[in-house]
Amino acid sequence: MKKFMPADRPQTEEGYQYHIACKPGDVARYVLLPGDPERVPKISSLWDEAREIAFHREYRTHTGKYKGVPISVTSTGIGGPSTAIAIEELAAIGADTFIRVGSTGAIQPGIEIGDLIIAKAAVRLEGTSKQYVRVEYPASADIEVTLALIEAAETLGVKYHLGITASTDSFYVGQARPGLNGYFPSFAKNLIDDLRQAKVTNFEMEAATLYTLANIYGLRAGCVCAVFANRITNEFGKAGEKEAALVASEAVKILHEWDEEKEKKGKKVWFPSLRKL
Ligand SMILES: O=P(O)(O)O[C@H]1O[C@H](CO)[C@@H](O)[C@H]1O
Ligand SMILES: O=c1cc[nH]c(=O)[nH]1
Repeated sequence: MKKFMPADRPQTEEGYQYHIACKPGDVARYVLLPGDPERVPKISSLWDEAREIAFHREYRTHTGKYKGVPISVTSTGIGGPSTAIAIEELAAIGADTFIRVGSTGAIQPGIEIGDLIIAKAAVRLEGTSKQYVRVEYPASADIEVTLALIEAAETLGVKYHLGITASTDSFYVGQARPGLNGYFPSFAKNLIDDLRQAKVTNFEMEAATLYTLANIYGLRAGCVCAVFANRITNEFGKAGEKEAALVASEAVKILHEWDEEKEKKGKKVWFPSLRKL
């Protein structure tokens, strides 16, 4: 049995992290983050090569190459608490760029089942980020990662919307779905309408934690989700998962190119005219 020490950062002598069961060298700097462990092999099957590194609790990790670029995918499980653990432990072993590849429920008109939503920011309706930093702190996506996701979706010809996600701790009442036996408090009744007026596009459960922690730690994060639920028409369908995985993988290839350009030109941030400098 592996021995984990110390109590405030449990890991083995080789650096195996307590929850994700990975050690330094096991993951690439670019890591895709689906919630569902079953999405991990679906994503890595789109790459040139991949191997399973670990599968412990909700955390399943594959590492490989996409178009020659080293890439990993780790499932986060559902919600902020398990997502924060994934980020803490993946960053501790060398990852610095994260793309959530999720599913979501759309609340604006004109967004269809199977469309993608790229989130430029997240409303912090969850609780985990509040255990890290005050509520006024922004859950904003990294601009390079967001731009790379847009570039990837455009290049691949995939339908997407750029929006603001609301990340909740509850799939049912917290996303304005009546609970058991019709439980539906007044604050839930107005939730979708209030968020819609504020141009929020969708609900999911992890982006706010990811973005908040990434900003605090100086990591890069973005998010692309496939629309499974239309909360206006009340339709539900598991479509767009493959497109989201392809867009996220292609975004990693783009980010890798931009990171090389930055390094060559001695710049900290990528910007469109950098190529001409
Ligand atoms: O499909 P994933 O990535 O798990 O994302 C969404 O699906 C789950 C709820 O069904 C939540 O995790 C939500 O954020
Ligand atoms: O409606 C939805 C669909 C997927 N994931 C969510 O969190 N909400």
